[in-house]
Amino acid sequence: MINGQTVEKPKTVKKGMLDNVLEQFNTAADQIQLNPNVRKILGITNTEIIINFPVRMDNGEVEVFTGYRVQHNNALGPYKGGLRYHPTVDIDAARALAMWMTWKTSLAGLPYGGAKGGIQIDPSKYSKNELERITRRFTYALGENIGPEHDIPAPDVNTNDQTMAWIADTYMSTKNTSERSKNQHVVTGKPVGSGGLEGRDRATGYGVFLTIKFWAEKNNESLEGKKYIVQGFGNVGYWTAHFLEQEGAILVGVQDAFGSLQNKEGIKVEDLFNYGKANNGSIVGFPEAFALEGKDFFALDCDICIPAALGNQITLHNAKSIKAKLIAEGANGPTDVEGEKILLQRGITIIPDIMCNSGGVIGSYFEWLQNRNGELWQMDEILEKLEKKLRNTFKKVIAYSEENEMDMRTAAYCIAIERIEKAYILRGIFP
Ligand SMILES: NC(=O)C1=CN([C@@H]2O[C@H](COP(=O)(O)OP(=O)(O)OC[C@H]3O[C@@H](n4cnc5c(N)ncnc54)[C@H](O)[C@@H]3O)[C@@H](O)[C@H]2O)C=CC1
Ligand SMILES: O=C(O)CCC(=O)C(=O)O
Repeated sequence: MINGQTVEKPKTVKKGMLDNVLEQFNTAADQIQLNPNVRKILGITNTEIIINFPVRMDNGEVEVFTGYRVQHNNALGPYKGGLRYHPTVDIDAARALAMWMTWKTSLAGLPYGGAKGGIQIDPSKYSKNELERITRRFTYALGENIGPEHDIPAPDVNTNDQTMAWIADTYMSTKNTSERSKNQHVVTGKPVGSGGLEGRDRATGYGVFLTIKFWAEKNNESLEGKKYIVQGFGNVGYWTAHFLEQEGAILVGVQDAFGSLQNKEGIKVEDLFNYGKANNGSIVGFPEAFALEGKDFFALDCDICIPAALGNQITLHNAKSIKAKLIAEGANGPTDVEGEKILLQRGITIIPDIMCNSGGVIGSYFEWLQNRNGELWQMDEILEKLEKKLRNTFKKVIAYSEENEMDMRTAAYCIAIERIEKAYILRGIFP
């Protein structure tokens, strides 16, 4: 709403994640009667960078790739958010994902704003050497649009610690020799041993697991014997399942980009992980589970459903068939607005993405601090700090939702947006 009117995206663009994030924002902004000037600012992105850049392939041919970096808001600190390599990356996806980062960092109480980006590419079609050249060329083209005190990328879908190491190395090589080491925190999610943080690899999944555990504690339930399904068996899906299994929960269904599996008796997480590693990252053909039609995945019988892949997976079309009583959003934007309405009407609880998967960016914050202060932190203290931070956020969101009789997503948005509004008002810009 701008001066009483709902903020809308340009009419020509197809409906997708951006519609969802704007609708979620408008709902919360109405609830808190957000200052109209702040509403205007937050309803649109600050900066949008689109770069077409050429790279020579292994066969000598040149291909031109399109890369994006969208910086939504930096009222609370430098822009922060991942880089995704996927065919679905476009300007709208980057806008939506950048907005989610702003709410996520604010809710977590971090000194960051929100950004997101990536390259429109199917990385499975390229060799490791090609991906390295693509990443380095993209970094070089981004130039000073990223920086350790300005905009700090991190891993997302199909990027990892190796990708971050290439970015850090390329960015640092553009600096004078004496300045190079001061720029290591231009990215987080780097390999341990090259500025990375112990535990950043598992931080997102650990956070997803913790929010599920907090929910169980609140309801006086145990995770022992609880059945769960996971969509996406990459960084977030695998680590979430790893920690849930340690707590006695049973994985009964899993889906990745290649196929779906089920086993009512349980799928052993580490066995599946090792199988995937030896099978080009695909779960298909895992001998101790049964293949399943992709369309039947979300209807599997279970207590907890963890979408940990892409956006817009739980929609009008499958929300009615979901059996789980808890959805823990490991992915960004996995539930669209229509799907969410159905789930809430059916009494299903949703732990919203901006809280559920915030362990990743909290881990990134620790890495950034470690690099900035020239420190090396230990795994146990990192996981302890992460748990403390997330528990605090969880309590705040529950209390807000109960006091104001609203779902957890709207409560989380209200808290996040109020913090940004306060920052603008304290600066004295708006009455
Ligand atoms: N890596 C991180 O630290 C964080 C990631 N996230 C979000 O979590 C989600 C997953 O990210 P990562 O695990 O890092 O990515 P990843 O690249 O490590 O794994 C992605 C997984 O999703 C699967 N997948 C892709 N397309 C699919 C489809 N159409 N249907 C079913 N499965 C599909 C892939 O096969 C893979 O198993 C994304 O939404 C990302 O934005 C959120 C917070 C932090
Ligand atoms: O670790 C980060 O900085 C951001 C990770 C990310 O992209 C996300 O939380 O969606």
